[in-house]
Amino acid sequence: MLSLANVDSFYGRSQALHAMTISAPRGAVLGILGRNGVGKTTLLRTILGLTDRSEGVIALGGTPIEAFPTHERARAGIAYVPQGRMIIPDFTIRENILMGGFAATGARRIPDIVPELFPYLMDNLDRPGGVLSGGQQQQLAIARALACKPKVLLMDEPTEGIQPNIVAQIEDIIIRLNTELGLTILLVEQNVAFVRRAAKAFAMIEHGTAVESGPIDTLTDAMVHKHMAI
Ligand SMILES: Nc1ncnc2c1ncn2[C@@H]1O[C@H](COP(=O)(O)OP(=O)(O)OP(=O)(O)O)[C@@H](O)[C@H]1O
Repeated sequence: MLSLANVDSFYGRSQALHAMTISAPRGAVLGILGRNGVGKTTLLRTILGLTDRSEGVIALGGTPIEAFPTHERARAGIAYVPQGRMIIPDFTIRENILMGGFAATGARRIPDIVPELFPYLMDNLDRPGGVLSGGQQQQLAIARALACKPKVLLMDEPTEGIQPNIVAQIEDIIIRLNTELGLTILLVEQNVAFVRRAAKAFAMIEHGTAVESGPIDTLTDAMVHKHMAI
């Protein structure tokens, strides 16, 4: 469904991805693992065309998209839930959500799934995004991504910095997005236990390349220790 073949990616002259080759099957969660600074965020940004330059093939449903500008990649069905959530604090919850759809498709409607998944957001549409807790802002970032009507969600550390008692709710929503809405999800996560629960496949990243990958049941503790221990 979404695949990268031999993708190099650059910030200026600095190369951050080296021959990155990964594949997320349609309707599956692909867990992206690795230490800080190995290129996981850069991988997601490269899929969206947000680094300075990339080479290699990026394909969505068999169609090469690497020549598309970012807004066309969004229109083709790729949405982003960035690290740190990037909510606009002075915009209302409604405006933050609609911004996602407007950017991708011009839609000015809150998607039907949002009230079901995020009743709190629907009850507080006119409040500013900035008053929300970390967990609620993560919900808002997901709702904003859903407004793009995506086929694929790129999620960068969605449980990072969220109160431990709320993490399970966010995890549950991510699993529902996959199992109930059938979304393909690239999930960058440090929480290996959650990745084991949610993902069908994994890719372990070191130095901007995938050094291990396969079905999730082939992810061993030894791999986790080797590539993720500090
Ligand atoms: N805007 C940028 N300009 C130049 N170099 C960058 C930029 N963003 C990231 N890098 C470099 O690219 C490499 C990969 O960083 P990246 O943020 O993708 O890693 P990461 O695995 O997502 O780490 P983290 O878990 O800390 O977010 C690092 O060496 C980083 O310094």
